[in-house]
Amino acid sequence: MSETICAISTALGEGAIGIVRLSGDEAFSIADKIVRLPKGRTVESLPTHTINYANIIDPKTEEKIEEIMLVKMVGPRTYTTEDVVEINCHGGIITIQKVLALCLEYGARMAEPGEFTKRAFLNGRIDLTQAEAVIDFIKSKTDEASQIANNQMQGRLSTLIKRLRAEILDILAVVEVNIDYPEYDDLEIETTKTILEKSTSIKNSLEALLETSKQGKIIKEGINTAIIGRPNVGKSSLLNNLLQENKAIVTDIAGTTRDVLEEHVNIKGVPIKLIDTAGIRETEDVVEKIGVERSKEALEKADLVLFLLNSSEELTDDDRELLKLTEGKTTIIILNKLDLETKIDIEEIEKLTYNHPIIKTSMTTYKGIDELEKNIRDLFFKGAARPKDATYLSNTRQINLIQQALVSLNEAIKAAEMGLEVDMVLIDYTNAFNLLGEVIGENSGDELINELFSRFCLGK
Ligand SMILES: Nc1nc2c(c(=O)[nH]1)N(C=O)[C@@H](CNc1ccc(C(=O)N[C@@H](CCC(=O)O)C(=O)O)cc1)CN2
Ligand SMILES: Nc1nc2c(ncn2[C@@H]2O[C@H](COP(=O)(O)OP(=O)(O)OP(=O)(O)O)[C@@H](O)[C@H]2O)c(=O)[nH]1
Ligand SMILES: [K+]
Ligand SMILES: [Mg+2]
Repeated sequence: MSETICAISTALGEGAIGIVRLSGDEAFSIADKIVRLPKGRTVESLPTHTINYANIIDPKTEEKIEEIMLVKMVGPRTYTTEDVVEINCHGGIITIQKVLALCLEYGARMAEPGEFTKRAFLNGRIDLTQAEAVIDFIKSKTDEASQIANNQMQGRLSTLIKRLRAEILDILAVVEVNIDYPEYDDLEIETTKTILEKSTSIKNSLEALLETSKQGKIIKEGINTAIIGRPNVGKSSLLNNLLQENKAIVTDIAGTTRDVLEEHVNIKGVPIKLIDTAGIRETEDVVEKIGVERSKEALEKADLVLFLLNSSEELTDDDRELLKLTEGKTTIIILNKLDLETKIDIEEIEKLTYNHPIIKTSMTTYKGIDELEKNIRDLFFKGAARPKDATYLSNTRQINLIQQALVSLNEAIKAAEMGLEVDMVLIDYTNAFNLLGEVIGENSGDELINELFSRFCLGK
C-alpha cells in the first residue's frame, strides 16, 4: 500500500484556478473528510473520470470554506495509475494553501518534486525515457523542442529501444544454442553469418540514433551562437535587436559589456542561444581582461559565430587578429554601422574571412537584420532536412548509454568475426542488451531515479 501524496499542481500565483492533486489508496477517503458534495453523495461513490461541484469544509465545524470542482479518477487508468483526486479551487495562494493544509492534516503526505510522475514510472505506466520527456516537454522553449519531447513522451524512443533489445535477444538465442553443444568451442560459420547480419542492422540503428541526436541536442538547448568583435562595434545592440528587447546595456563607451550574457531566442523557427561577449582587444584592465578571455572561450565553444566589424572605421590589427580565430568555424561576418560613411576596405575583408558570408547591417536603422536572420535559418536548415517525427535521444545519460552499447556491440561483432569462443561473444551481447535496458530504466539504481525525479517541479 502506498502513502497518499498531495501537492499544488498549478503554478503558484494569482491564477483563476489552482489545483491540489491527491494520489494514492486514501485519495478518496481523505477527500471525503474535507469536501461535501450535494445531496449527501461521497467521493467514494462517484463514478470515475467525472468532474463534480462540491464545497471544501472545515471538518471540525462543518463550515463551508469555498466552492470547488472535484475530479475523481479511479486507478489504474490515471496519471500515476493510483486513485487520483484533483481539487480545482479558486486561484490565489492563500486558498490553495488552505486546501493543501487540510489534505495534509487529514492523512496525505506532501509529495516530493516529480513524485506523481515517479509513481507513474515505478508503477510501470511509463519508462525512464518517457519520464525524462515530461521534464523536457515542460521546459521546451520552441515548438520543435516540444514536439520532440512529445514524441518521446508517447514512447517513440522506448519502442525503438525495445525493438533493438528484442533483436539482441534473438542473437543471444542463436548463440546459446551453440553453447548447448559443447563439442563445438567456437561459433559455427553459419551461426556467425546470421549473427553478423543481425548485429550490423542493430548497429546501424544505434548509429543513426546517435547521429540524429546531435540535432536533438541543438533543438533542445539552442544553437550556441557567439557574438564576437572588438569593443563598440555594436554586439550588444545586435543582441537587443535579435531579442527585440533591451536586455544588454548599450553605450558609446568601449568596453561596456564586461561579462558574457546569454539569452534564448527563436529566430525564424531556429532555437538560438545568443551569447553577447566583451569586445575583444589588447587590454590592461583586469576586469576587462577576464571578460576578453571568456569571449575567446565563447568563440571556441560556439556552433555559430556572428562576427561584427564596424564598417565606418578602417580595419584594425585587433580585427585582423580576431578574424583569424574564425577559421574553420561556421561564421557570418556582419559589417555594421551601414548608416554611417563606409571606411572599411571590403576587398581586404573578403580576403581575410575564409569565404564566410558577409552581411551589411545597421543596428540603429535595423537594416540587414532580416537578411541576417534568414542567413541564420538557412545555415541551420541547409545540411539538415530534419524529419519531424524522428526519434531523438534527448540527454547525455541516454547518449552515453547508447554509445557504450555500441562499443559492446562492436566488440561482439569483432569477436564473432574472429571466431572467438561462444562465451566471449555472449558477454558482449549481454552487455549491449543491459545497457539498452538502462536507457529505458530497467535495473536503474535508486540513486539515478531519485536524482532524475528531483529535477521535476513540485506537483508534477
Ligand atoms: N487535470 C489534469 N490535467 C492534466 C494532467 C493531470 O494529471 N491532471 N496531466 C498530467 O500531468 C497531463 C495529462 N496527462 C495524462 C496522462 C495520462 C493520464 C492517464 O490517466 N492515463 C491512463 C488512462 C488513459 C485512458 O483513460 O485511456 C493510462 O495511460 O493508463 C492522465 C493524464 C496534462 N493535463
Ligand atoms: N550609427 C550607428 N551606431 C551604432 C550601430 N550599432 C551600434 N551603434 C552604437 O555603437 C555604440 C556601441 O554599441 P554597443 O552595442 O554597446 O557595442 P558593443 O560591441 O556591445 O560594445 P562593447 O560591449 O563595449 O564591446 C553605441 O553607442 C551604439 O548605439 C549602428 O549600426 N549604427
Ligand atoms: K559599447
Ligand atoms: Mg556590449
